[in-house]
Amino acid sequence: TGSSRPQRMLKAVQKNATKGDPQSVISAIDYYCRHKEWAMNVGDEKGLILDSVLTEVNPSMALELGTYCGYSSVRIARLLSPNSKLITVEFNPAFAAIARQIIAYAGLQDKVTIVEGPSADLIPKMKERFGLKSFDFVFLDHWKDRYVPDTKLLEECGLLKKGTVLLADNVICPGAPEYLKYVRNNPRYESRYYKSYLEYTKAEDGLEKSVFLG
Ligand SMILES: CCc1ncnc2c1ncn2[C@@H]1O[C@H](/C=C/CNC(=O)c2cc(-c3ccc(F)cc3)cc(O)c2O)[C@@H](O)[C@H]1O
Ligand SMILES: [Mg+2]
Repeated sequence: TGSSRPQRMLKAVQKNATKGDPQSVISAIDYYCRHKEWAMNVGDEKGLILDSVLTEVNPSMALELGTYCGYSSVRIARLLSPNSKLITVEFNPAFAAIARQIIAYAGLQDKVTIVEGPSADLIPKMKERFGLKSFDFVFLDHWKDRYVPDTKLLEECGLLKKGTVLLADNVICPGAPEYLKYVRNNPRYESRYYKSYLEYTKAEDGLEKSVFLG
């Protein structure tokens, strides 16, 4: 059988990027997905917003829901301070395997832990498994109808603290209307929309940044 899109993305990284250079991995994926084969990475335009929010928050413990091929894991981990960590959740083993190789190619394997399984099963186990109190930053980029239940679960598990920043991809395209309603009408969140473009296209999309107020 032929290769998969994630496998072709990994090949493009191995061919065009420099081992241990995260920026070259990001550029190789963006080039491939813009000129050869579209894929659902957060991409270069929304990626710049992700970068700026990360630089502002400078998280010690970051969580990503929906690793896919690891593009945003590399974007996030490359900006983390020493001793800071990213935990990224992915339930498709084939995607997780590709992501592990792309993250390792970027030289970021010591900062990123990929946990395989459904987010709803893994979130309640985070504290005991990783000995952490709470997350400073959460990037939501998995199935869009899971944004609200998983945000509620993070609250219930005491994994959010005053000031934790949630950043959600695709709130316009494909859209996460229930999530926007949840965080925008909720006194426990201070929300703001960052207008941008759907990765590698001219369509509108954007990121919603929501600060948990405790
Ligand atoms: C069960 C909870 C749960 N637990 C653990 N892992 C989970 C999970 N639910 C999902 N995953 C994994 O996350 C990734 C899915 C991500 C889903 N993302 C989009 O659908 C999307 C679509 C477009 C777009 C497509 C077509 C268009 F025309 C326009 C836009 C653009 C985007 O940026 C997008 O993120 C995969 O790796 C899943 O295995
Ligand atoms: Mg996305």
